[in-house]
Amino acid sequence: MLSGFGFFCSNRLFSLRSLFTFFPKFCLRLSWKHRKASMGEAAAFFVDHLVNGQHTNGFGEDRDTTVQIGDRSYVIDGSHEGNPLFLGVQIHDKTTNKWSSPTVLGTGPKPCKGYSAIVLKQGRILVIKKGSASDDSIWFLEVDSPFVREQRKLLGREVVAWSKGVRGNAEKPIVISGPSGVGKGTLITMLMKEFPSMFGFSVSHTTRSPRCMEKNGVHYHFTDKTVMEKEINDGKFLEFASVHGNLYGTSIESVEVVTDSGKRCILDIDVQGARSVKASSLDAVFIFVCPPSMKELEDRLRARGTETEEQIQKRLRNAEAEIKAGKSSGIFEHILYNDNLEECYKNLKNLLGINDDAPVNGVEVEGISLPKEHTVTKKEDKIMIQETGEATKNDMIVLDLSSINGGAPGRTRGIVLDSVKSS
Ligand SMILES: Nc1nc2c(ncn2[C@@H]2O[C@H](COP(=O)(O)OP(=O)(O)O)[C@@H](O)[C@H]2O)c(=O)[nH]1
Ligand SMILES: Nc1ncnc2c1ncn2[C@@H]1O[C@H](COP(=O)(O)OP(=O)(O)O)[C@@H](O)[C@H]1O
Repeated sequence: MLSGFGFFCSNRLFSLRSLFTFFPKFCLRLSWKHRKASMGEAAAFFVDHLVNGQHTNGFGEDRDTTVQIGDRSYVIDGSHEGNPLFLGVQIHDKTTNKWSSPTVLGTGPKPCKGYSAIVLKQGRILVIKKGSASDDSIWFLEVDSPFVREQRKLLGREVVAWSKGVRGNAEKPIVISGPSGVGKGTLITMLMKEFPSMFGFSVSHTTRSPRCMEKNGVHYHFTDKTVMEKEINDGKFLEFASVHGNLYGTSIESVEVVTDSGKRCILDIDVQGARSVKASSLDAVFIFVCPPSMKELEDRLRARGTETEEQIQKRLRNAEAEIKAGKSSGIFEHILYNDNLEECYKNLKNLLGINDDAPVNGVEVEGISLPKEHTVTKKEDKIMIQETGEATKNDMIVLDLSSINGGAPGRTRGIVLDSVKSS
């Protein structure tokens, strides 16, 4: 981990972490940015002192990769868990003079040659990348958001979370629960078939064996218990539960993948999972699907022919409790009865606000293209990105963050972009 936060200079590895440990004051005022030009790929540092969330200095500078909030410095650089494809995060606590490596949730930005890091309200740090693709230029590192606080409590250790910045708004994810064999999968398939650009399925992980028609990565990520338990412990899952004797879970990444494609995310999860999501900061629509009768549920399960008799019996036993919880727990704001399939599907579309005359489109995920060379300044909720360089027109891009919503897990929405042409 150390090497991820160091850089090579004159064939020697300098570790920023050890510099901080031995010379904390010196390091907070240390600027390495001018060295970068001669140093190849490793990112350079411009370390500056930010007090109580206020950015007091350093804007317009080349590569701000450390921000200070209260007594803590967040160093955003290097690689994540030895993976050079993702930016790493380290925390330095001034009061104890100790470093820690937090658990980093969500898929973070890929490293690039320069970043600006800006402290925002609500426990977020805005990270603006230089010279990156439009779908990878604006990121939020949540260090004390509600999601981070909740995950910190759950995992019992230091946590930070990445959330990509996206223009435009997205509709809430949809959680669909109901007993095995009620028709959840059938209804979801119908919805995705009719509106392929609008809905995307969150592919869960499971330790159960694949059925003959099921494809890994499409219906589920089939995995084994030890691997999944480790990933749960690493904070990779938004929720998980033991259902019918197997482990099932929704990874943060599976929700991000759907959101990134501009689609509304559908989660087919059990009541325990729905309860976890309800208690989390993910704002979703909760739907419970009921069978017309237990006899009909049993017939459907048998007709599907995917389970052994023993498994069918287990699913039927669990169904009673699930239906009771689904109807009475207060988790689900919508209860659908799947008697006649077409009718149930129509009701599902109605409650999702899809009616025959309304146009149905996917949510366009708009990237944010930034000039390759720029400086960054902040004024209240506005971030000014000024193009620099002699051969350019020096236009300015203004990011208005006053209406941002969402965040980790998933994406931060609602960035309003303005372009100011230089006269
Ligand atoms: N909590 C949770 N439950 C899940 C997840 N994925 C699937 N499930 C639930 O696990 C149960 C069993 O799913 P499955 O083995 O596919 O059987 P089926 O419901 O009979 O098709 C169902 O209630 C699913 O909704 C998940 O990621 N999290
Ligand atoms: N309204 C319905 N009437 C009759 N059969 C149905 C209906 N809805 C679904 N089915 C059938 O019931 C079986 C179970 O449905 P499925 O979608 O796999 O349930 P789940 O995903 O809830 O376990 C499937 O064979 C499906 O074709």
